[in-house]
Amino acid sequence: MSDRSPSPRPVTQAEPAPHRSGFACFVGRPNAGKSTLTNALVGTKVAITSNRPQTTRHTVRGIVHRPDAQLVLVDTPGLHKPRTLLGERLNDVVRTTWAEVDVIGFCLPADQRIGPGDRYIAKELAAMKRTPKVAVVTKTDLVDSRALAEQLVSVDRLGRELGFEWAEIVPVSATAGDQVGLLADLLVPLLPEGPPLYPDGDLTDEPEQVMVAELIREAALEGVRDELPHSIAVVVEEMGPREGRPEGRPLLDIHANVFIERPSQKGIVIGPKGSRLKEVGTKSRKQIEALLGTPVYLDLHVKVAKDWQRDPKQLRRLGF
Ligand SMILES: Nc1nc2c(ncn2[C@@H]2O[C@H](COP(=O)(O)OP(=O)(O)OP(=O)(O)O)[C@@H](O)[C@H]2O)c(=O)[nH]1
Repeated sequence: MSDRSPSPRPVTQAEPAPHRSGFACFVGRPNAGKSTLTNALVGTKVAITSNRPQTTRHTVRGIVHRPDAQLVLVDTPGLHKPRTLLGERLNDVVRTTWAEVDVIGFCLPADQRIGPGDRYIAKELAAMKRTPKVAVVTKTDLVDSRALAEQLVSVDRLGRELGFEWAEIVPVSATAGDQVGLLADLLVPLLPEGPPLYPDGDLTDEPEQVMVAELIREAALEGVRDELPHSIAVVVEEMGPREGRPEGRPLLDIHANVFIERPSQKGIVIGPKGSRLKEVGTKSRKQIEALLGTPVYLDLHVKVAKDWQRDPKQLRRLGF
């Protein structure tokens, strides 16, 4: 696989393959199977599966540890036609991530024709001249071998049309576990030589705080998505075990702020006499408890961060 240049010194005994480590990201249109594939590669569920943009704004999704390599899977938000500063910022994040990873896996479902959404992403990928691109044809369990063969040919053609060649084209089924190991075997040689980047056993470095914030945001958006599509950001200000609890009965204190853009949105989030906010608290607390496996005391505050989507300083403060 690898095209290492010949060693200048005589090799007297078989040297072990060098350890490799590096970053990969999976891209593709919504529902292409990126999260499921990440989970299958990492072997444990680490990603919160959801279509909402904020859930995919954060970086490390999972780490594949092998004796010969460490593959760090990072995440990017989807590419969108930008309408706000936040949208532009997200697209910049995508391009920067693509430029920084060692290999990009482009996921295309086997059961769907290549469409304009795929072409849009592929065109952007074509501009990343130096990064190797692996086409991953996902969900192969949904099609017969003839349809799969046709899809592989179309994917190959797509690359040629855009003036590049895929480093590999790999069919996989993440749910059936088909060829997932092979995909890892093909990605590893595309990584640079180097020691592990993360300690053994780390599955994700996505801070628990970020996951907690995401759960709260999901709950806060429920039912009011149309009124507040992208206007909510959640920041966990403090999180830690309550002191002085009796042995065996821990309690985790979490203080979080729900940021909205305009004072008029406050009522929507809080609800009559605080009823909605209370529901949001109860609902997300249950999910956080399930995620972290410990009882939680959740303290939520709603704050206005005026026009945070358009203000670079606020965006930075809110973690974008
Ligand atoms: N049959 C089958 N279904 C799959 C496979 N991989 C993913 N799916 C399903 O396809 C749907 C989308 O999968 P995700 O992994 O959430 O896709 P995604 O690309 O991360 O989606 P976004 O988060 O919207 O970008 C889910 O219902 C999965 O269960 C597969 O190998 N076979």
